[in-house]
Amino acid sequence: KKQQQDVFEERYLRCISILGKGNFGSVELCLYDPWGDNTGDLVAVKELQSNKQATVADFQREIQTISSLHCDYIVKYKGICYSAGRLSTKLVMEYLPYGSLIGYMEKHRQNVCTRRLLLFASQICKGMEYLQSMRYVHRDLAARNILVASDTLVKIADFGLTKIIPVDKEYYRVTQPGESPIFWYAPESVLELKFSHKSDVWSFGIVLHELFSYCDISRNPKRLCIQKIGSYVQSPSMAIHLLNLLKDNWRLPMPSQCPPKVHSIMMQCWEFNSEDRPSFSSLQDMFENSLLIDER
Ligand SMILES: C[C@H](Nc1nc(-c2c[nH]c3ncc(Cl)cc23)ncc1F)C(=O)NCC(F)(F)F
Repeated sequence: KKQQQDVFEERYLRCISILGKGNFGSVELCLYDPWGDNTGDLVAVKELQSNKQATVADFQREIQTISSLHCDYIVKYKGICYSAGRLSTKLVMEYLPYGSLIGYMEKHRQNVCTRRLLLFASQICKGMEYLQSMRYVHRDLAARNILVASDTLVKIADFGLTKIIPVDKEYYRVTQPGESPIFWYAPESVLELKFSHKSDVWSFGIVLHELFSYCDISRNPKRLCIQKIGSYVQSPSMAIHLLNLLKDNWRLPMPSQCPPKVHSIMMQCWEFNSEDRPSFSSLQDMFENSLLIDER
């Protein structure tokens, strides 16, 4: 049953700009202004891009997922809007004015210190710990899917690929790869399309690398992997090349000015065997242990 405050009336929803295009939906910045005097709230509204391969069912699942999450480190669900004309539902979320982590880092890179990077990392870790407690696997954890709420708060967003781990299993196996961001994927996800909390931990290690590279486009995971593999390689065999590199223990190079202890955390997240990777709760302890912050 939808609680009353969940439903937004389309006639009061005024589109201001397009924020971006996600896995299979676009997100618009809207003003929800029932009084018609511009005293309303800014909201982020996601709607299904009909031409994409994802189905209405996927979008319904995304709405179901995000509306069940209540955590300071996860973008807040506000409600839904039934757009009568287009027979499709829109997802209404809180609008975070600082935008995505990538854009924020491009703009504020100069005055983001190591302590703040570690604060952001521990917040993402707390959000992932909560997600795991709900038996959700995000499957698309990447800096592009982290939003900045303020100079001292980031939140996980985009639950379009999120799945629930069945009670009797430790992992979720997807049937078709889709447009998979393989450079953020754990080996078992690339090879067997298996996703678990431990494959999210691998992706968290990649996000750590992005954070400590200040989301520098010239050193982003995809570019560094393709540089290593060779840009002549086309996509299906790209996955095989990447897998062989990982088997030979190649990993993303340590970002410059990255504290050695942070690099060691990344390497733990990138253990080839999923059971050798730390859990989000033990990662949380590593970040809480403030010694890590000051030692360079
Ligand atoms: C497709 C949408 N893309 C973008 N969204 C925003 C944005 C700013 N402020 C926002 N506040 C709430 C939301 Cl849901 C998005 C934004 N900015 C740039 C984008 F390209 C998106 O959802 N991206 C995933 C994630 F949200 F994690 F960044």
